[in-house]
Amino acid sequence: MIIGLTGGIATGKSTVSALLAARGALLVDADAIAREVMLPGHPVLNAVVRHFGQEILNEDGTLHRKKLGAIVFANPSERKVLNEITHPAIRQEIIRRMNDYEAEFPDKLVVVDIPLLYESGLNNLFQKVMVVYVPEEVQLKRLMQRDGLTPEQARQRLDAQMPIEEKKRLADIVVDNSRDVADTGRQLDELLERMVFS
Ligand SMILES: CC(C)(COP(=O)(O)OP(=O)(O)OC[C@H]1O[C@@H](n2cnc3c(N)ncnc32)[C@H](O)[C@@H]1O)[C@@H](O)C(=O)NCCC(=O)NCCS
Ligand SMILES: Nc1ncnc2c1ncn2[C@@H]1O[C@H](COP(=O)(O)OP(=O)(O)OP(=O)(O)O)[C@@H](O)[C@H]1O
Repeated sequence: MIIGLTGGIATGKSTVSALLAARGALLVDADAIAREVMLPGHPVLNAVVRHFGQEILNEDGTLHRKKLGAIVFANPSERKVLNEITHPAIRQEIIRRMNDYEAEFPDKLVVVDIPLLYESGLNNLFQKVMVVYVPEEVQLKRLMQRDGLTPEQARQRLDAQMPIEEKKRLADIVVDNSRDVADTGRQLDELLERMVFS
């Protein structure tokens, strides 16, 4: 059993992933893979530096994430270039890890957390996709709070993704994370009981 997990930025994918892991699921985390390919020495980071220049690096050669974020979230064509450089390697590693888990643990639920699952057309990899939903005003509030962003910066990041209402419409399973975490946990318990993932 493999499901895709997505949502908008800061709607609670990591929170739901942790709740599912606590209930026995195995996780593949696309954001973690995206960070791995940006480590010093990785060919993907080298290609990113060739395009964006040395100024997106810290002195120790690590990626200055804030600087690159400021460029790509303000500029759709630069974001497209970054996606074209990074996404093939991220996609390949996601598929490798989910296939490995499935082969090694055929009875376990494997949850693959991909923020840009629909935007990148990766929904075809999964029989079922779960969307973690909160209304947009809650999403903006949590995003500004967590990352210390201004309303304008938070709005830019939201505008770089498919609207959460559209993802909700496309979803096979919707988890509403707008109340407290305990409430979200109860929704997951109910879904697991009804075996909706299989
Ligand atoms: C631009 C970068 C350096 C900014 O780093 P930062 O630490 O500020 O953010 P972080 O990586 O934690 O991402 C936070 C969230 O932003 C959103 N996001 C990130 N990259 C993108 C993108 N290219 N397009 C739209 N949304 C994005 C996702 O919802 C993600 O969960 C980083 O996000 C990056 O390397 N992005 C390219 C790879 C990518 O697309 N990752 C997301 C999907 S796997
Ligand atoms: N049910 C909830 N009630 C209140 N706050 C919450 C709830 N769920 C998550 N949060 C908070 O909202 C913020 C976003 O949650 P989380 O980091 O899980 O989102 P995400 O979708 O994984 O984000 P990203 O797209 O950036 O990876 C965090 O600060 C988290 O602590």
